[in-house]
Amino acid sequence: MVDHPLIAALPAPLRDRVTSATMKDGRATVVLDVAGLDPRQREQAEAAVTQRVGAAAGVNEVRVILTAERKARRIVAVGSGKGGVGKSTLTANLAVALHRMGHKVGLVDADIYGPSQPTILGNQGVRPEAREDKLVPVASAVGVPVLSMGHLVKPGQAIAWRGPMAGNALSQLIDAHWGDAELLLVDLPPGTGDVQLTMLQKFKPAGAVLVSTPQDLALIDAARAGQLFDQAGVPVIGLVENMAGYACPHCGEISDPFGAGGVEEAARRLELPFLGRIPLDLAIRQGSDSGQPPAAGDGAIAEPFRAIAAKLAAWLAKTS
Ligand SMILES: Nc1ncnc2c1ncn2[C@@H]1O[C@H](COP(=O)(O)OP(=O)(O)OP(=O)(O)O)[C@@H](O)[C@H]1O
Repeated sequence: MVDHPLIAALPAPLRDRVTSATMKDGRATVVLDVAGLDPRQREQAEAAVTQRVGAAAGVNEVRVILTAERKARRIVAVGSGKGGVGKSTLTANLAVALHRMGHKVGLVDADIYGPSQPTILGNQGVRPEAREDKLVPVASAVGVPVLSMGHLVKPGQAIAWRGPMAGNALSQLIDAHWGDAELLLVDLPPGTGDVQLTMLQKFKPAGAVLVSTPQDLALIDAARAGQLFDQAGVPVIGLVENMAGYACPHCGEISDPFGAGGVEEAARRLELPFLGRIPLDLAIRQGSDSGQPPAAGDGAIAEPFRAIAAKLAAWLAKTS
């Protein structure tokens, strides 16, 4: 951080962005890092520096130089072969876990036919603003900004998108004012249709995470979804098994309503990494229904999400 009397009058968030401040013959030169600010915020920041520094003793002229050294933003898609396997739950909790690990992450709910992220992240009913023809993501109490079709249509309103329209809707969610987010997690619609293809072709995610239950049918569908990513040249980062091992809330006995270990086995067969297993736990459903994703808490139920998030972060670091 730069410490110079010239910038003493700036508000702290702006002062933190100053990377150099010099003064010569009454002329102040201030270099400002505006990474992550949208055009309007940049203008405001520049105007504030010009005015406040210009008011300092002995300053006749102010030059403000704007720089932005932001790292390129990467996209990770979370997909599943079929619906209801917990893809949205996993995406939200991974985003929260990554945020808590210090990553700058945003969440796109591309499940435009059945958007559930506003419910999971507890910001349903909030309308995103638009600025310069682009949407501004909606903040959430768990620190992850999110954009979802659920924020744009009335709750319960049926959406009957046709292919191209769906693709456009998705583009608006991704091509938004994501500020300093370095990673976008995209909750894809289930299956292997047009929307998924548009997404993969147009936005070229760095990689994809596939989620499945241990059931045979879900596994076969997951394998099909894997082929979709393969065709599009998007590497599959790994497979996640959800709803494995049910701990009875009364006696604590673990049972496996959908079987267990099947996804790990399938990952081995498909020669894909296995990222981890999330148990079937009532607390996960209750948390998701009430806008409190379990990864935001410190209970044991946050742990499997954290462990998978750590593997995802390691993959991203390795491939950056
Ligand atoms: N591990 C889990 N334990 C208990 N409930 C879970 C678990 N994972 C998901 N659920 C619950 O299962 C339901 C379906 O999950 P979710 O909406 O995440 O699935 P999905 O694959 O995104 O479905 P869709 O694609 O149809 O939206 C939700 O009610 C969710 O709370």
